[in-house]
Amino acid sequence: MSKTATITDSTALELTDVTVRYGAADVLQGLSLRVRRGEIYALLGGNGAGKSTTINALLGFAPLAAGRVRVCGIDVAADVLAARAALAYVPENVALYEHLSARENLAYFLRLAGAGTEGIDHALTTVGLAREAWERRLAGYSKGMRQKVAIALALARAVPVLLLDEPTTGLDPQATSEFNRMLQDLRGQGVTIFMVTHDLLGAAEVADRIGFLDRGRIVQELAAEGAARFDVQALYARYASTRRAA
Ligand SMILES: Nc1ncnc2c1ncn2[C@@H]1O[C@H](COP(=O)(O)OP(=O)(O)OP(=O)(O)O)[C@@H](O)[C@H]1O
Repeated sequence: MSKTATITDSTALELTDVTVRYGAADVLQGLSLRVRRGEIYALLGGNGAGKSTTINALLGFAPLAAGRVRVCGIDVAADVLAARAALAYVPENVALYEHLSARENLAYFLRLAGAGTEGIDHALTTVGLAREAWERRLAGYSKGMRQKVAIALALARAVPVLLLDEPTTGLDPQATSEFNRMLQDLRGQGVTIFMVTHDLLGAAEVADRIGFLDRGRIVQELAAEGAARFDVQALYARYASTRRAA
């Protein structure tokens, strides 16, 4: 990636020469990456490659030893709250109120954010949560249903960028393909999606671009369109194994 990449209207996320250091270890080492608005970008990498740290850098939780992070043109170091307002982070295990229903959770969190609640039904419909579940307590929800609620909350807040951490881990194949179709629908509505994942085949199916992270930097990017599945598989195996051998 170019070190001189500049923010344009078409850029949703941009990390430029980012270094994050924990103790003596550079967990991100001059990481540069750019995600366009309305793009699905999947970040793949072995355990410990720095994927979650990249998300933390976007959210302004990782201390930068060098470099710059921008979210929708906002410098995260300069205005972290404005940057976070443009992001919805959906962790692997979504934490919502178990004793509240989907609609009640959304209403609660929207009020907390000072946002209106009129978009709740539309958001729940958009994410494809079955209508009969809307009034049920989350305690009985599957992982896939919880993710839908978390994403519906982002939509109801009209957040332009979703950050997804391992979204399809633990989903069965049907739930995975339903989830991937939903992401593509959201992209069609102009939402930008940045996901970190180990699900390389899922990434190849749903993403516009795939970045391979190895020891804290992007070592290769691939346009998913036209990429053969075995390319993705081979590259993932290669970068995951270089890390382990180091
Ligand atoms: N707050 C922290 N303090 C110290 N070390 C950290 C901290 N956060 C992450 N690390 C270290 O940074 C490295 C990268 O961690 P990170 O969680 O970003 O990797 P990852 O690619 O998300 O891995 P995984 O696929 O296992 O979730 C690891 O060696 C981890 O131990």
